[in-house]
Amino acid sequence: MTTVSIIGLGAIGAAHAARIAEAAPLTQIRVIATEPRAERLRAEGVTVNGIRYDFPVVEPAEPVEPADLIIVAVKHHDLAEAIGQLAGHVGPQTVICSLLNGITSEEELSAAYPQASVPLAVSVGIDAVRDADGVRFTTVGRIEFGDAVPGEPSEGVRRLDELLTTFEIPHRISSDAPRTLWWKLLLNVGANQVSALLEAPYGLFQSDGPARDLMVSAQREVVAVARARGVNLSEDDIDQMIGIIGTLGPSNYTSMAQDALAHRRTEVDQFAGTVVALGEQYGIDTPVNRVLLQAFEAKHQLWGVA
Ligand SMILES: NC(=O)C1=CN([C@@H]2O[C@H](COP(=O)(O)OP(=O)(O)OC[C@H]3O[C@@H](n4cnc5c(N)ncnc54)[C@H](OP(=O)(O)O)[C@@H]3O)[C@@H](O)[C@H]2O)C=CC1
Ligand SMILES: CC(C)(CO)C(=O)C(=O)O
Repeated sequence: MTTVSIIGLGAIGAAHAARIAEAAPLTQIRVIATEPRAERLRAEGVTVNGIRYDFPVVEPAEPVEPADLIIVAVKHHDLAEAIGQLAGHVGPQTVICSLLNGITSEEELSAAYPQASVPLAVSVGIDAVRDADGVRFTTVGRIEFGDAVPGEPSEGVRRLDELLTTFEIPHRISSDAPRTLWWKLLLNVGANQVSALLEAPYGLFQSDGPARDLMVSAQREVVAVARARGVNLSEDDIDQMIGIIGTLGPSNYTSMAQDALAHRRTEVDQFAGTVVALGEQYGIDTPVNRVLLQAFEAKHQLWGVA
């Protein structure tokens, strides 16, 4: 029996868990959580697109067989804690698939678990939203993944391909996964940050106007920094993003806008924080991201989540 452990049963984690449960009902799914989150998940389950799922919840210290696949779907500021909590689920055959945005989570996971395979992965085109009624999404998008060093797909990448095929999760093997991570960063630096600043759904970005212009200004700084680092992003990638945003539910929100609306800590450190730091390293001005970073640091202070 295939075993899948999931840490982070929020918008994106629950969407993928539900997909696996529907497509491959014999899969043993285990949700890793500590109290009081574990008790809440046992009592309330999780509702995805109106259907309630009661996945088995295991605490980190409970002995378990290593998982075939671990899906990591926490926010980046919870990653260090989550890494410590999934230790019992990792074996030499385990593939760890991080769906986090940002460009560092796989490095952090493979440093902690060198015995496992940790392909570079991104979740593209999903529009999952989590609120008091549970999680809903109109499209699960696809997972794009590949090796840190481009070449023939490694054993881990091939295993992830097989697992996602079994789970009927749309996916694609990237021939240049480091670029794919940067491409996703480009999307998030624009869409997530500006939608969070404006507390606006995808609809506002689906036609020309000041919101889209601000998004593109933030993205141009990513292109400049990426190119200084040797990553080949261009204006064409920004045009492609605008096309992707056009496919998402107009009244759904990016993950960072959901955090802003709920006054939760955002992932600004992973987005503007990365662009500003690398801009300083390469001598490139990043004024738009600098303002975004300061704005969200101020919001964090205001919300008491700094
Ligand atoms: N939403 C989206 O459409 C997309 C999101 N992403 C990325 O995916 C990642 C997750 O985003 P998203 O799903 O939106 O985030 P959510 O905030 O909706 O979900 C995160 C979940 O992680 C749980 N969690 C936090 N720490 C732990 C822990 N130590 N153990 C177990 N569970 C934990 C939280 O539980 P609790 O609520 O109890 O605190 C919450 O349910 C982010 O990096 C985001 O940028 C990527 C693509 C699309
Ligand atoms: C691309 C986008 C905006 C939705 O898939 C995302 O990654 C997020 O909401 O974090």
